[in-house]
Amino acid sequence: MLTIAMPKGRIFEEAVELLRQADYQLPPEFTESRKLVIEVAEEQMRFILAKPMDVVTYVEHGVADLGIAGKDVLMEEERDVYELLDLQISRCHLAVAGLPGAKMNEIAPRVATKYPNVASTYFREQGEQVEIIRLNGSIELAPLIGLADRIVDIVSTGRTLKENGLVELERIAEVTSRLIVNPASYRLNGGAIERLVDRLAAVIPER
Ligand SMILES: Nc1ncnc2c1ncn2[C@@H]1O[C@H](COP(=O)(O)OP(=O)(O)OP(=O)(O)O)[C@@H](O)[C@H]1O
Ligand SMILES: O=P(O)(O)OC[C@H]1O[C@H](OP(=O)(O)OP(=O)(O)O)[C@H](O)[C@@H]1O
Repeated sequence: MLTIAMPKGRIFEEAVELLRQADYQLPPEFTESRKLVIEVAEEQMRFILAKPMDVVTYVEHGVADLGIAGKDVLMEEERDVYELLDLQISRCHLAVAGLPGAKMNEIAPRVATKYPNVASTYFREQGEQVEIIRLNGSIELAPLIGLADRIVDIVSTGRTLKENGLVELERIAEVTSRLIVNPASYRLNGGAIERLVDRLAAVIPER
């Protein structure tokens, strides 16, 4: 039996749809219940429903063989997991944004983000020294109320930036969700995992 860590939240429905397209018979309780562990005996699969940022932790520790995680999370967490497949779902990108025309504070530039590692690597590579302020959400608030000069955050439609009077300044990375695996599980269950990869690969939308 394979254990798969699924991210609750916006990736979940698209991931379930992809599994169903690949002809996995997932019961209605999958999308309707509050259960966090769902076993699908007919498919020899067990799903655990986790916070998106925690999926990599379950997979790295081997309590889940596989998981689905956004590239943003994989870049931020840099855990010991393999990326098997780009599922091409939950497409968005990571970007630097700020108020139009607002310059970085020259003495103490500050960047607010939910992705401190991604942000500090990015600004270091640009040769800019900045203070990173970690927030857990509503990142767009930070420049509006003077907490930070810039933000590093996910942009999808661009609506959140627009409605808050912010502009995208630099694009950092493209983001889609990926199928990840625990390296030891992969060695142990290679056959079953490859079959799952093949079935998913066959239904992944073309870019
Ligand atoms: N606006 C968006 N459009 C498309 N995909 C997004 C968007 N925002 C985030 N994502 C992708 O979906 C993943 C999960 O996002 P989601 O908003 O469900 O959870 P979260 O708010 O990051 O987590 P938490 O529940 O811990 O606050 C992200 O890691 C990213 O890959
Ligand atoms: O470009 P858009 O389509 O507007 O999407 C981008 C927004 O979506 C995410 O926020 P989320 O809805 O997860 O809320 P959060 O602020 O709690 O992270 C992200 O952090 C942006 O704020």
